Amino acid sequence: MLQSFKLFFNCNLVLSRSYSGYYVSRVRYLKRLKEDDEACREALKSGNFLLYHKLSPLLRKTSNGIYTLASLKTSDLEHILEKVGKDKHFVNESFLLGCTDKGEPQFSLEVGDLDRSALEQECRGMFVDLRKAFFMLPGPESPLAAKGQALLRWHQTNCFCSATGQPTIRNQSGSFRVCNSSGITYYPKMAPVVIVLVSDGSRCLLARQTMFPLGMYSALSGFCDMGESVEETLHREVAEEVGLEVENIQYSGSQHWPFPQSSFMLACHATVNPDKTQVNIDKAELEDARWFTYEEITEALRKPPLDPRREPPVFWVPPPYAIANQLIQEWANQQQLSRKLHGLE
Ligand SMILES: NC(=O)c1ccc[n+]([C@@H]2O[C@H](COP(=O)([O-])OP(=O)(O)OC[C@H]3O[C@@H](n4cnc5c(N)ncnc54)[C@H](O)[C@@H]3O)[C@@H](O)[C@H]2O)c1
Ligand SMILES: [Mg+2]
Repeated sequence: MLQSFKLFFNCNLVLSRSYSGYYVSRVRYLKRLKEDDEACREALKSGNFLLYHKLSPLLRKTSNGIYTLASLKTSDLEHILEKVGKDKHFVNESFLLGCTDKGEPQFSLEVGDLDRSALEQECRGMFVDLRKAFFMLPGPESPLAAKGQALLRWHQTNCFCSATGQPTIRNQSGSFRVCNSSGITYYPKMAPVVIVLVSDGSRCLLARQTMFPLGMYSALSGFCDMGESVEETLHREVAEEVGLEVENIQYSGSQHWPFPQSSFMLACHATVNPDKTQVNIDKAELEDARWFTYEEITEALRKPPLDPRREPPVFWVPPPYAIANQLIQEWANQQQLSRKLHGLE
């Protein structure tokens, strides 16, 4: 028994060491591609490309009916570009995203100036709005689709220097743009947002904005003001939006969020005094905010992500790719545990 445990332990150690070695070499390779234009140009020759048409990613339906992000090899992409009347050197306009599990470089390319249906036909895929694509793609592909779009959007909206009005020039990987006139270097930006699931011990507080899909409630959120800490933003946003004072802040995780223009979501849990739970909603920000019981939450978590073609149910929570879902899931797990401890389940 002890021996088999040792064997298992040693195997895992070897595996984790080789994995970490692979991870280090992968990130160092990417760092070189980011900084070295010549190395990045070379990598473009054996790249994998995600295509976007006016920021909508190209998806493909597999033989078993699952949608996936379409990834094209350099030679296939060059061939397709030539077929739709574009010079094959257009691949050099791509931006570096990362690399695949096999260590192959990945790029995103905006092809919005080219004929959409001709491209869809040549690529055997379709360009889908990212908000819809999120519902269609398997879990790990959603963040990649989001990153590709975010990088393209940032470059499209940062073509000029805000100090001189002169054009900014990208490096080959797209990790920055520089204004040769002012010397200012611009790096892709995310706006920090705090998202918090507030609990009174037995219920959690969810809210909805008028712009949310019908029936969807989410955790409270808000952009950080200049100079604020995560804790300060969290206290302020909860006070502004629902008039409550929170305590016991616990960090849960983070996520890049491409809407509206690249946010960096910092997710936390917090509690309120169970005797002070009366919400006072800022109607300019929120349409509604309500306390939900454990039973209501577990039922909402069991529902499949909303199918846009179906009637929305009365109450549902954001789907698993949104960090709000993670917070709600964690809260439900913690409630379940404490119910078990108190013999309620
Ligand atoms: N991934 C998730 O699970 C999840 C869940 C909830 C919200 N979000 C995202 O968080 C973002 C912020 O949440 P919110 O709407 O509650 O924020 P919020 O409560 O701060 O209100 C938004 C308003 O803040 C102002 N604002 C201040 N700084 C801004 C900036 N840098 N960019 C844009 N507007 C700014 C604008 O007037 C805007 O209308 C939303 O865009 C939403 O997409 C993500
Ligand atoms: Mg808000």
